[in-house]
Amino acid sequence: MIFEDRKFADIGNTVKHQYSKGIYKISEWADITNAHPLPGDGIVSGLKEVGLVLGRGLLLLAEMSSKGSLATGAYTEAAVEMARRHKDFVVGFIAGRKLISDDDKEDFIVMSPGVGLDVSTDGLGQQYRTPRNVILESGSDIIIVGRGIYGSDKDVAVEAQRYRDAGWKAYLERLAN
Ligand SMILES: O=c1ccn([C@@H]2O[C@H](COP(=O)(O)O)[C@@H](O)[C@H]2O)c(=O)[nH]1
Repeated sequence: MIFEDRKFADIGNTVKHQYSKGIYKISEWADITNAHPLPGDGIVSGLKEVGLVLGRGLLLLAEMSSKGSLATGAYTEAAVEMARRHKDFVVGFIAGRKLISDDDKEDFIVMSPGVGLDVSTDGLGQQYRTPRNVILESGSDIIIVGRGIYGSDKDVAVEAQRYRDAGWKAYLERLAN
Protein backbone atom coordinates (compact mmCIF):
# COMPACT_ATOMS: atom_id res chain seq x y z
CA MET A 1 0.00 0.00 0.00
CA ILE A 2 1.32 3.47 -0.89
CA PHE A 3 0.61 6.41 1.44
CA GLU A 4 1.43 9.81 -0.06
CA ASP A 5 2.00 12.18 2.88
CA ARG A 6 0.84 15.15 0.79
CA LYS A 7 -0.99 17.10 3.52
CA PHE A 8 -3.46 18.85 1.23
CA ALA A 9 -4.64 22.13 2.77
CA ASP A 10 -6.48 24.22 0.15
CA ILE A 11 -10.07 24.66 -1.05
CA GLY A 12 -11.87 21.72 -2.65
CA ASN A 13 -11.43 22.80 -6.27
CA THR A 14 -7.70 23.37 -5.88
CA VAL A 15 -6.94 20.13 -4.05
CA LYS A 16 -8.99 18.21 -6.58
CA HIS A 17 -6.59 19.36 -9.28
CA GLN A 18 -3.50 18.91 -7.12
CA TYR A 19 -4.59 15.34 -6.43
CA SER A 20 -5.42 14.27 -9.98
CA LYS A 21 -3.33 16.46 -12.26
CA GLY A 22 0.03 18.25 -12.42
CA ILE A 23 3.27 16.32 -12.77
CA TYR A 24 2.57 13.92 -9.92
CA LYS A 25 -0.97 12.70 -10.63
CA ILE A 26 -1.12 11.45 -7.05
CA SER A 27 -4.53 9.84 -7.34
CA GLU A 28 -3.21 7.45 -9.99
CA TRP A 29 -0.74 5.70 -7.68
CA ALA A 30 -1.35 6.59 -4.02
CA ASP A 31 -3.73 4.29 -2.18
CA ILE A 32 -4.15 6.77 0.63
CA THR A 33 -3.20 10.40 1.14
CA ASN A 34 -3.88 12.99 3.83
CA ALA A 35 -5.39 16.44 4.25
CA HIS A 36 -5.75 19.15 6.85
CA PRO A 37 -9.40 19.69 7.89
CA LEU A 38 -8.66 23.42 8.21
CA PRO A 39 -10.47 24.57 5.02
CA GLY A 40 -13.70 22.77 5.96
CA ASP A 41 -15.66 19.94 4.34
CA GLY A 42 -14.90 21.16 0.82
CA ILE A 43 -11.37 19.79 0.99
CA VAL A 44 -12.71 16.28 1.59
CA SER A 45 -15.44 16.68 -1.03
CA GLY A 46 -12.92 17.86 -3.62
CA LEU A 47 -10.54 14.98 -2.99
CA LYS A 48 -13.42 12.52 -2.81
CA GLU A 49 -14.66 13.55 -6.27
CA VAL A 50 -11.40 12.15 -7.60
CA GLY A 51 -10.50 9.39 -5.18
CA LEU A 52 -13.72 7.60 -4.36
CA VAL A 53 -14.21 5.97 -7.76
CA LEU A 54 -10.57 4.89 -7.72
CA GLY A 55 -11.01 3.14 -4.38
CA ARG A 56 -8.66 5.56 -2.59
CA GLY A 57 -8.81 6.64 1.05
CA LEU A 58 -8.05 9.78 3.02
CA LEU A 59 -6.56 10.47 6.45
CA LEU A 60 -7.40 13.74 8.21
CA LEU A 61 -4.68 15.49 10.20
CA ALA A 62 -6.61 15.85 13.43
CA GLU A 63 -3.55 16.51 15.60
CA MET A 64 0.10 17.31 14.92
CA SER A 65 3.18 16.17 16.78
CA SER A 66 4.95 19.54 16.71
CA LYS A 67 5.28 21.75 19.77
CA GLY A 68 2.65 24.49 19.89
CA SER A 69 0.39 22.82 17.31
CA LEU A 70 -2.99 24.55 17.00
CA ALA A 71 -4.66 21.28 16.03
CA THR A 72 -6.05 20.52 19.47
CA GLY A 73 -9.36 20.57 21.36
CA ALA A 74 -12.31 21.79 19.30
CA TYR A 75 -10.25 21.59 16.09
CA THR A 76 -9.52 17.91 16.68
CA GLU A 77 -13.16 17.22 17.58
CA ALA A 78 -14.27 18.98 14.38
CA ALA A 79 -11.89 16.76 12.41
CA VAL A 80 -13.55 13.68 13.90
CA GLU A 81 -17.00 15.00 12.97
CA MET A 82 -15.77 15.73 9.45
CA ALA A 83 -14.53 12.16 9.13
CA ARG A 84 -17.92 10.87 10.29
CA ARG A 85 -19.64 12.91 7.57
CA HIS A 86 -17.38 11.35 4.95
CA LYS A 87 -17.07 7.76 6.12
CA ASP A 88 -17.13 6.54 2.54
CA PHE A 89 -13.74 8.16 1.87
CA VAL A 90 -12.06 9.12 5.15
CA VAL A 91 -10.43 6.02 6.61
CA GLY A 92 -8.75 7.55 9.63
CA PHE A 93 -6.58 10.20 11.22
CA ILE A 94 -3.08 11.44 11.68
CA ALA A 95 -3.08 12.00 15.45
CA GLY A 96 -1.12 11.18 18.55
CA ARG A 97 -3.75 9.01 20.13
CA LYS A 98 -6.94 7.07 19.66
CA LEU A 99 -9.66 9.69 19.10
CA ILE A 100 -12.85 7.65 19.29
CA SER A 101 -13.70 5.26 22.09
CA ASP A 102 -14.27 1.58 21.35
CA ASP A 103 -17.88 1.99 22.47
CA ASP A 104 -18.62 4.08 19.41
CA LYS A 105 -18.18 1.02 17.18
CA GLU A 106 -16.44 3.08 14.55
CA ASP A 107 -13.40 1.92 12.73
CA PHE A 108 -11.10 4.82 11.89
CA ILE A 109 -7.40 4.00 11.85
CA VAL A 110 -4.97 6.27 13.72
CA MET A 111 -1.44 6.78 12.43
CA SER A 112 1.00 8.67 14.65
CA PRO A 113 4.12 10.59 13.63
CA GLY A 114 6.59 12.03 16.10
CA VAL A 115 7.96 8.62 17.06
CA GLY A 116 11.57 8.17 18.17
CA LEU A 117 13.45 5.72 20.37
CA ASP A 118 16.60 7.75 20.90
CA VAL A 119 15.75 11.46 21.01
CA SER A 120 12.86 13.57 22.31
CA THR A 121 13.07 16.48 19.85
CA ASP A 122 14.73 17.54 16.59
CA GLY A 123 15.37 21.14 17.66
CA LEU A 124 12.73 22.40 15.20
CA GLY A 125 9.62 21.69 17.20
CA GLN A 126 9.19 18.01 16.47
CA GLN A 127 8.33 16.10 19.65
CA TYR A 128 9.14 12.41 19.83
CA ARG A 129 7.45 9.73 21.87
CA THR A 130 8.33 6.05 21.93
CA PRO A 131 6.33 3.32 20.16
CA ARG A 132 5.27 2.21 23.64
CA ASN A 133 3.89 5.70 24.45
CA VAL A 134 2.04 5.85 21.16
CA ILE A 135 0.71 2.30 20.73
CA LEU A 136 0.26 1.08 24.28
CA GLU A 137 -0.46 4.23 26.25
CA SER A 138 -2.22 6.32 23.59
CA GLY A 139 -4.01 3.59 21.65
CA SER A 140 -2.75 4.53 18.19
CA ASP A 141 -2.65 1.85 15.48
CA ILE A 142 0.42 2.68 13.41
CA ILE A 143 3.71 4.48 14.08
CA ILE A 144 5.17 6.80 11.44
CA VAL A 145 8.96 6.95 11.73
CA GLY A 146 11.22 9.09 9.55
CA ARG A 147 14.68 10.10 10.75
CA GLY A 148 14.71 7.46 13.47
CA ILE A 149 15.12 5.02 10.56
CA TYR A 150 16.77 6.94 7.74
CA GLY A 151 18.76 9.54 9.75
CA SER A 152 22.34 10.12 8.60
CA ASP A 153 24.00 7.91 11.23
CA LYS A 154 21.49 5.08 10.85
CA ASP A 155 21.57 1.60 9.35
CA VAL A 156 18.14 1.68 7.75
CA ALA A 157 17.47 -2.06 7.88
CA VAL A 158 18.56 -2.35 11.50
CA GLU A 159 16.52 0.66 12.62
CA ALA A 160 13.43 -0.36 10.67
CA GLN A 161 13.50 -3.72 12.42
CA ARG A 162 14.06 -2.06 15.82
CA TYR A 163 11.00 0.18 15.40
CA ARG A 164 8.97 -2.68 14.00
CA ASP A 165 9.82 -4.84 17.00
CA ALA A 166 9.12 -2.04 19.48
CA GLY A 167 5.76 -1.23 17.88
CA TRP A 168 4.70 -4.88 17.75
CA LYS A 169 5.76 -5.48 21.35
CA ALA A 170 3.71 -2.49 22.49
CA TYR A 171 0.73 -3.69 20.46
CA LEU A 172 0.85 -7.18 21.97
CA GLU A 173 1.08 -5.63 25.43
CA ARG A 174 -1.99 -3.53 24.67
CA LEU A 175 -3.95 -6.59 23.56
CA ALA A 176 -2.99 -8.39 26.76
CA ASN A 177 -4.28 -5.57 28.97
O1 LIG B 1 1.91 15.96 13.00
C1 LIG B 1 2.68 15.54 12.13
C2 LIG B 1 2.27 15.22 10.86
C3 LIG B 1 3.16 14.71 9.98
N1 LIG B 1 4.44 14.52 10.30
C4 LIG B 1 5.35 13.92 9.29
O2 LIG B 1 5.86 12.68 9.78
C5 LIG B 1 7.22 12.54 9.44
C6 LIG B 1 8.02 12.47 10.72
O3 LIG B 1 9.39 12.45 10.43
P1 LIG B 1 10.48 12.29 11.58
O4 LIG B 1 11.78 12.31 10.84
O5 LIG B 1 10.20 10.95 12.22
O6 LIG B 1 10.35 13.42 12.54
C7 LIG B 1 7.60 13.74 8.56
O7 LIG B 1 7.43 13.38 7.20
C8 LIG B 1 6.55 14.78 8.94
O8 LIG B 1 6.25 15.61 7.84
C9 LIG B 1 4.88 14.83 11.56
O9 LIG B 1 6.06 14.67 11.93
N2 LIG B 1 3.96 15.33 12.46
